[in-house]
Amino acid sequence: MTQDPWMTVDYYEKKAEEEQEVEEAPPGETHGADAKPKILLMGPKRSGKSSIQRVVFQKMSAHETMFLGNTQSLDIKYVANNDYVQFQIWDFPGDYDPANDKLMYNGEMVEATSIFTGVAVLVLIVDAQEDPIDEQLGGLVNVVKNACLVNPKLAVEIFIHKIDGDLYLTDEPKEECLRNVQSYINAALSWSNTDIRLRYHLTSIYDHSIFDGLSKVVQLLIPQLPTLENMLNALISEGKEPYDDHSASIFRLSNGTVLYLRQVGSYLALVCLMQADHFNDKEGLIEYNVNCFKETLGEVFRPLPMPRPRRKVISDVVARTMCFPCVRRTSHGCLCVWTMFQLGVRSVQAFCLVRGYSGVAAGSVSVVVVVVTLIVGFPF
Ligand SMILES: Nc1nc2c(ncn2[C@@H]2O[C@H](COP(=O)(O)OP(=O)(O)OP(=O)(O)O)[C@@H](O)[C@H]2O)c(=O)[nH]1
Repeated sequence: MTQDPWMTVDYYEKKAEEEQEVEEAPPGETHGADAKPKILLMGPKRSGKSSIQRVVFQKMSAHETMFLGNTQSLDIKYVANNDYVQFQIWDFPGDYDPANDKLMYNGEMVEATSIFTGVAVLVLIVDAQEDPIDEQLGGLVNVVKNACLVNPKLAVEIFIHKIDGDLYLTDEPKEECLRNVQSYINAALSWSNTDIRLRYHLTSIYDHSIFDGLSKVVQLLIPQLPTLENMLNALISEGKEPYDDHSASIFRLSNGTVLYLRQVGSYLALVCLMQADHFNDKEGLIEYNVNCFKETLGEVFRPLPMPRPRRKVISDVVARTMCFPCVRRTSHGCLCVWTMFQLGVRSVQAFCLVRGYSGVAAGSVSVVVVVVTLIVGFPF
């Protein structure tokens, strides 16, 4: 029996709905004074706008996006994962042109001017796998011009998207693509006196780059961000180390147990699960036991001194060392150079100037050097 391909599409779309963490935006709350800040996703058809939204905010796997259909009308979703950062994502139909196209949402007409007002970031998606890439950019530049007429303070982020696959295996083609897009858009916008905030990101849903890019976009919607950064910097600069030997975390779980985490090394934590009765009022005892554990742990991992039998050292050195004496006659006498190779590792040279050349002198110094090497061991 052959499988109906539309069944597959339905299956994935239904699954995506089930996994949805974001909410459908309620009608009437999408714009206006109290509306949440907006992320506007615009770009050519099939450039990946809906995929980005689904992968980042709805936990859809990148491969499942292959079954997404075309976006026919405006799709608005609310993202409210916590009390502090809440925003809406507007996913536009492909090739939407605010100057000429009509846009509907929930049966109501959306005025083109209302799209760009308020706190908003315009994210333009460029399909990096579409050749030639320039053909998409004319339309995007027009969108930027229209948007900036309505809201000259609008932040514009360009996602050079689908920067993956055989075309972009190395950094060189990625950088070349970025340069082409940048030079085209900068040249096309050079007429404008407005202070457009343009940033470029290379993104793909098949790696972390799309999360990096959208995270930078979301940060633009948080006016408190500089204050938060200052607070965090102040917290860290209070002490040299954010954690010390006494750092611990205690979680009282609802099943009557306590989860106790304690630092025992730079990258190592001791995690204990204990009955709350055993934990209460016994912090001194627990502290003592943890310290004993830490000390013993140190003992267990302390490197043991290596026993080195002298005979073994000597035979090793002999096996690995080759000594090449080389004699040069100079005006002051005779320069003897002993080059000792520790095979495959390093070489060391010993120099000795012997007054008045004498084969016996050179030979005896040579013997001394070899004997010293054997007794003391090779110096490296
Ligand atoms: N290789 C690759 N393909 C992607 C990437 N992102 C999206 N795609 C694919 O691009 C195709 C179109 O994705 P959509 O998200 O439907 O594109 P769209 O821009 O919303 O399309 P319209 O609704 O027609 O405007 C799908 O087959 C996705 O799997 C990406 O980063 N890399």
